[in-house]
Amino acid sequence: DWGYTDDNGPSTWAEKYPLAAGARQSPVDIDTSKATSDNSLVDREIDWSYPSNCSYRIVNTGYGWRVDTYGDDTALSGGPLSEVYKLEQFHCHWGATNDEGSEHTVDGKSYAAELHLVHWNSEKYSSFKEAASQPDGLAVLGVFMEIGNADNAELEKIISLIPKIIHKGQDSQASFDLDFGSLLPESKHYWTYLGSLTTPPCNECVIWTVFKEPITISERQLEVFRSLKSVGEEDAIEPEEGKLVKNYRPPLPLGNRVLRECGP
Ligand SMILES: NS(=O)(=O)c1ccc(NC(=O)NCCCCO)cc1
Ligand SMILES: [Zn+2]
Repeated sequence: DWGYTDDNGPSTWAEKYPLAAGARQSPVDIDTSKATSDNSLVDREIDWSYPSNCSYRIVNTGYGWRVDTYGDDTALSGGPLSEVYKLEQFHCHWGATNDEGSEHTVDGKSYAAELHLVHWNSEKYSSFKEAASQPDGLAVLGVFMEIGNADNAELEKIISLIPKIIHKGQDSQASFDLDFGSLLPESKHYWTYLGSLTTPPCNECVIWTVFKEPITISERQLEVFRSLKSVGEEDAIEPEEGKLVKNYRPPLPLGNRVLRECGP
């Protein structure tokens, strides 16, 4: 199956997942000199509302951790979006060392990790799966994460559950009050472009919004991410083997896509 090692990593995906070779792939390098500021975005501020207390399921997908949110009373609108999108799940990408790990890069700079909040167009489509086959089906918010001294308190609620899902396929149900607002940067300055899922099947169904300002996470917290395993409990292998030390796709060409910028 696909993954992030030399023999099943991003350079091999197009063999089994032809969409991965498309012209609208993600991530991309955000070349700030190419970004055009678009006034039509200015008066439609990105707006989100997430519940403060909700029940969540965190799962080890084998490619990382993912929190499924049962996004009933969630809503994302404005900015580049013409409809209201619901939060389906969020997850993260990281690298083996702190000088890599994000999927999008900014003028060639990588961050240590990148958080993705995945929403689907519940106004136009009747399910996430249907939306994932449409060009305007998904809206993903990308938040860069850089190493800071302090733990990220909101992320800590998720990180504290990771020891329960070390192996692929394990999941843990928890209801905790998550303040999504603090998983997002203070500044709403963002870039937006049309792209894809950054993992197979790489459907070209995502309106991407990547925030300029990173949030911070501690080295210890990032180490917990890297302790996840990409193999199931039954695959008895050496303790150091199968660790998910990196799960990011390097940038693909922007091609002739427009990269718009909005915010102070
Ligand atoms: N990293 S990312 O671009 O935010 C991303 C989000 C969802 C998914 N895939 C997903 O949620 N479900 C599987 C694909 C659905 C297509 O039928 C893959 C990558
Ligand atoms: Zn992602």
